[in-house]
Amino acid sequence: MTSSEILLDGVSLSHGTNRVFDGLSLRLPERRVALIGRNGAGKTQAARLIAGLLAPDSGRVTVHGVEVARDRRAALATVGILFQNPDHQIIFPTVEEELAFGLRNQGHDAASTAQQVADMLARFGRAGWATQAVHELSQGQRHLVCLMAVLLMRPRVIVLDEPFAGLDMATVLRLTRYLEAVEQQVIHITHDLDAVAGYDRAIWMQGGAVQADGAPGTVIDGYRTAMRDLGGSDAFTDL
Ligand SMILES: Nc1ncnc2c1ncn2[C@@H]1O[C@H](COP(=O)(O)OP(=O)(O)OP(=O)(O)O)[C@@H](O)[C@H]1O
Repeated sequence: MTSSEILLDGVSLSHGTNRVFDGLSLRLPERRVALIGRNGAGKTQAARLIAGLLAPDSGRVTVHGVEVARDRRAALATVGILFQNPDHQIIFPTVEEELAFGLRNQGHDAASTAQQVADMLARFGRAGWATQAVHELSQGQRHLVCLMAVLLMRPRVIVLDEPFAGLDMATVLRLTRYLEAVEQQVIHITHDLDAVAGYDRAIWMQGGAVQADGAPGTVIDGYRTAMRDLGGSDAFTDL
């Protein structure tokens, strides 16, 4: 049976002299996992490891049985990632071309691809966007295009790095409902603590390590308290 877990096993990672992880281990079998923590805590680097976009210096990362940094073809079918910045993701001039690209790569024919793209646009009330030039959309709208592209690929795991940044409230609510309904495992990095309060598990990262891990209610409460204490202090040394 194929494993349906994400495993980080003794992962170390440095960028030059900057040690990001030093033997980080995590086992994530839950369907909805939130990664929270302060700026620079290591959330995005963890996301990139899980997506196989970065290889650890030592240790192993496997996602549903796939060693994602080594087996890139299997990794692409296994993990979809939504980047913090949509402009790191978008390649094509129009929305429909952007959304069609991954499906065509997966072997869907032109008619099936066009239908799936049209259905996805309609689901988010954006049917009119098909021939829209991507560069004429706002940043939040481009973010939504990227999310639709990831959802269309139907990977087994979806990694979301601040997916709601810059989106208006109605769109956020619609996305939240949609994400609640998807069957995939979701790893959600966010500073919007309310968005992940109902998740199965929350992990608070700090300095490349796990500061707290467990039920979101408890972990988020602890994080909020610590952040209020830090924010209320005038000492900038720990910011
Ligand atoms: N290309 C890079 N070169 C050197 N250091 C890097 C690089 N990318 C990230 N880092 C370092 O890795 C650490 C973790 O960064 P990461 O982007 O994962 O933080 P984060 O928790 O996602 O923060 P944020 O909430 O601000 O997005 C930081 O100390 C950062 O300086």
